[in-house]
Amino acid sequence: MLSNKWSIIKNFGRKNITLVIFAFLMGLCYNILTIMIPISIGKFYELSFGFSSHRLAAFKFIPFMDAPDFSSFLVFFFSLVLLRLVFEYFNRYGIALVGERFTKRLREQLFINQLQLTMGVYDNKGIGKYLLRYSGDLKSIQNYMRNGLIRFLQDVFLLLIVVIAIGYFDVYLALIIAGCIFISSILLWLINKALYEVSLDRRNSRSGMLTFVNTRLRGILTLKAFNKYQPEEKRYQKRSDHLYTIGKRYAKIVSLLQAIIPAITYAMLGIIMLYVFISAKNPDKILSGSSLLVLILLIISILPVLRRSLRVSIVWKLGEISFSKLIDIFSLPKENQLPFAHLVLNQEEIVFKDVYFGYPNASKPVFKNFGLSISAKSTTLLQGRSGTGKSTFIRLILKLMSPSKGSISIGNHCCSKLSEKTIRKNIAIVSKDFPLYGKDVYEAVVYNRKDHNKEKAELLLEHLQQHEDKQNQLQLESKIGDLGANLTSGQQKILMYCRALLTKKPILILEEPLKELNIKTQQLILQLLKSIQDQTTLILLDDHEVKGFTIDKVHYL
Ligand SMILES: Nc1ncnc2c1ncn2[C@@H]1O[C@H](COP(=O)(O)OP(=O)(O)OP(=O)(O)O)[C@@H](O)[C@H]1O
Repeated sequence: MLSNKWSIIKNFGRKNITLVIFAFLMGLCYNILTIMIPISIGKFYELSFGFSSHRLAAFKFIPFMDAPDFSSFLVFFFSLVLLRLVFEYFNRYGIALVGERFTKRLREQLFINQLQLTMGVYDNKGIGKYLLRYSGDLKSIQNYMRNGLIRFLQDVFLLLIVVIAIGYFDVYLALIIAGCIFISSILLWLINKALYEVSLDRRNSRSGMLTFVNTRLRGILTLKAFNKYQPEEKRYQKRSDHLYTIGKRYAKIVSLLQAIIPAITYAMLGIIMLYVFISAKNPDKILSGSSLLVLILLIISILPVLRRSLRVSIVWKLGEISFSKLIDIFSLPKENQLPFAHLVLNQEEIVFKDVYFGYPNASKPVFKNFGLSISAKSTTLLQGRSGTGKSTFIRLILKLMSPSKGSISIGNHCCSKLSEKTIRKNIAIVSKDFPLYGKDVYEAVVYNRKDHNKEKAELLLEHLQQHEDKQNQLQLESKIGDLGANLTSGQQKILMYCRALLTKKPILILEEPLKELNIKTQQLILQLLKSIQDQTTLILLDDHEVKGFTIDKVHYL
C-alpha cells in the first residue's frame, strides 16, 4: 500500500478530500483578490486624476471597476481587503492543517511499522537505527506537502493569471515575463540538482552521528567504568569534521541560490523596464498612466510568489530524500502479515522437526537437524550450558525468528502459517531476555488495565512476595525505572512471574526458573507451578537440573 510517494499522497488525499478542496478553493479566492488589489489601484488613479484607460475597462466585469464615485470605490476596496484577509487566513490554515494531518498519519504509521519489524531487521542494522529518528524527515515531508505541492500549485496558478492579466494590457510583455520565468526555472533547477547531492550526504552524515551518540549513550556505564571518553571523543570529532566539510559545501550552494533568486527577479524588472522604454518610442504601443501603474503593481505583487516558486525544487528534493527513507522502512519485512486467529493451543503437542537455524552473522548454526516433541500439559526441561541455544529456542517458538530449514508446529498448525500474534497469545514467558516494561509495577505486570485485573494483580503480587523482606516488597504503584533498572534481580524475577501467571496462557516457558529467588520464594514458586502443572504445558530451560519438581521429559541441548 505504501510503496511509493504518490501512493502515500493519493491515499491521504482520498481520505482528506474535503480539507484539500477547501484549502485549494480558499487559495483560489485569495489569489484572485490579490490580483484585484493592484487593478483597483488603477481605478483609484483614474477616479483621482480623471484618466481613463480602455485597457483597464476590460476589467469592467469586476464590481468596483464600474464604481461611479470615489466613496463607492472605497467601500469596494475595503471589502476587497477584508475578504482577502479572510480567504488568506483560511487558505493558510487549510494548507497548514493538510501538512499537520499528513505527518500525523505518517508518524503513526511509522511507529507501528517500526514496532512490527522482524527481529532480523533490528539485528541487521542495530536497534538504534530505528529509535528516535525521522523527525527531520517528517518535517521535510510536511514542507513538501505544504509548500512543494499545495502552495506551489496555487502559486503557479497565481502566476498564470497574472501573466494573463498582463496579457490584457500588453501581449508581448506577458510573453517576455513568461519567457523570463521559464529560463530562471531551468537555471535554478540546475543549481538545485547540485544541492540535492550535498543534501543527501549531509543527511546521511547527520543520521550516522545520531546512531553513534545513541549507541554510546546506551553503553554509557561501560564507557564511564572503563574510561573510554578519549577514544570516543576522537571518533566523534572525526565524524563531526566530516559533517562540517559537507556543511561548508552545502552553505556555498545555498548562498548562491539565495543570492541568485533576488538577482533574477530584479533582472526581470530591468528587462521589463527596457521593454517599456523601447515601446514608449512607438506611439501605438504607449500605455496609459493607469495601465502602467497597474502593470508595475502586478509585477511587484508577484515577485515574492515568483521567488518562492523558484526555490521550490529544493523543497521537492529534500522531500524526495525523506520520502525514500520512509518508504524503505515501510517496505522492510514485518510481522503479523498473516491473519490473526483465535486459537487456544492447550491440547496441542509442540513439535520441532529437523530444525536448522543460524544467526546471519554467525559462523556456525545454533541448531542443526534439531528435533523435539513436547506433549500438551506436560513438563519438559531443556538443559544446556551457556551458548547451547536456550534463548534461541524461545525466540524460535515465539516466532521472533524462523528456522531456515525444518518446521515448528503446534498440533496441526504449522507455525509458519500462523501469525506471530496468534502464537504469542498462547505463550507466557519468564526470562531475562524479556525485561519488565512500564513505568510502575502495575504497568509492568498487567496489560489489560481493568479494575478486576488490578485486584488480581494485587493479590498475586502479595502472595509471591510473602517471603520477601518488608523493605523489598513492592506495591502496584512502585516505580520500576527503565526496564526494571530500579529493582533487584529477585524483585524483577517475582514481577516476571506475576506478569506470566496473570495471563493464564496454556504454554508457560521459564528460563532459569529458580535463579535470583530466595529459598522460601523458590519453594513457593515450585508449589504454584505444581498447582498449574496439569493444565499447562510447562517448558523449563536451565543449565542444570531443576530439583523438587516432577519433570516428564528432559532434553539435553
Ligand atoms: N543476535 C545474535 N547474533 C549472532 N549470534 C548470536 C545472536 N544471539 C545469540 N547468538 C549465538 O547463538 C548461540 C546460542 O545463543 P543463546 O543465547 O541462544 O544461548 P543460551 O543457551 O541462551 O545462552 P545463555 O544461557 O548464556 O543465555 C551462541 O553461540 C550465541 O553466541
